[in-house]
Amino acid sequence: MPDTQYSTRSIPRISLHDFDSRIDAITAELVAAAETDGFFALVDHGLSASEIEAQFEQAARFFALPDEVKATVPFSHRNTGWEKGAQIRPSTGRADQKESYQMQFGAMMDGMWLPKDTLPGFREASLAFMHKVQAVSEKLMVCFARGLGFEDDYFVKAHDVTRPNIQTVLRQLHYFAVDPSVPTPEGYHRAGAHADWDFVTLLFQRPGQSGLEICPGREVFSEFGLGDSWTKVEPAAGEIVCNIGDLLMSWSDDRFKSTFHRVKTPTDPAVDYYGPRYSMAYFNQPTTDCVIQGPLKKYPAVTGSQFTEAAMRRNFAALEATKKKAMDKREEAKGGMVAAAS
Ligand SMILES: O=C(O)CCC(=O)C(=O)O
Ligand SMILES: [Fe+2]
Repeated sequence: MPDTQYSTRSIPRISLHDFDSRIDAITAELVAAAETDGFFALVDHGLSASEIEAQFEQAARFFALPDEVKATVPFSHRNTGWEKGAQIRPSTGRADQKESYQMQFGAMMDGMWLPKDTLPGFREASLAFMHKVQAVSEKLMVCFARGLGFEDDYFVKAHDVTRPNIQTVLRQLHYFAVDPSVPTPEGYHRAGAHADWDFVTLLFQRPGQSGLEICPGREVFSEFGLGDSWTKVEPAAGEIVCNIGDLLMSWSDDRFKSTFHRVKTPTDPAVDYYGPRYSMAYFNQPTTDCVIQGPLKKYPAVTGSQFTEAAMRRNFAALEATKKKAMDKREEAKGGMVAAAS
């Protein structure tokens, strides 16, 4: 495995203060960031650091429950629920070292909330937080619509969280603490390199719990950004790190860049963070029936559910290919050993 290359380029910090009167200037900044880095950090977005921390505390309450209880709301194809060590990234072919719980606003959450007395107040607090993050997301949607020449409310309507078929997700993440005295096994990842397949992701991190690395823009020379130049993104209190997802890349005829990122395995006690990491990713996903097509019609029109299904299929095919490659390698190594012994 080649050593990771790092670059220290920073991602743009964009302030949303006085949004209504500054909307043109903010749009210009967001569009420039989306066209180049695909990543940016939002400040003055209206969510306070204590509101964000309060939701991290809700997440910690959830993850502190026994696995048997969390397993009563298991992750499913509806893209909601809890999983532990079960998300395999095509880039690594191995499961991320984490647990996660995904919540949605609509019908996909039927049966996926824990009973009230198991976790009092959790559902109400989480939904209230999700609505606040939605309000920030909608500001981005208005700017991106303007940038692409659509009506202001074009993307907002396609991501209407009051409709039962909305697919938007808040994923709560808990990466397990790592023992620095035990050498890291090869292929271990907190979250393997990937691009998100949503519209735009809003990521919340806790100060001190570092590990996020991004591969800005589409300067990648390998399929999963592996071997390319990575940039560390240190968590800062109150900041929301955003990245363009595959959906917006396609909806903008590839003008805006969906970018690779990962959560690094701690490998060096002198610089890396080994403690537990909590993060929250808000994935803006469209309603199942909205129609997706860029202004230049570079790609055929698809519905929100077709886009989701295709993304899942693509991921699955990439995963199968990775697994096959690993198996062929093992077979080759076996053959080599036999040849050496004979
Ligand atoms: O935990 C993080 O910082 C990143 C999570 C992420 O990229 C994802 O869940 O898609
Ligand atoms: Fe991601």
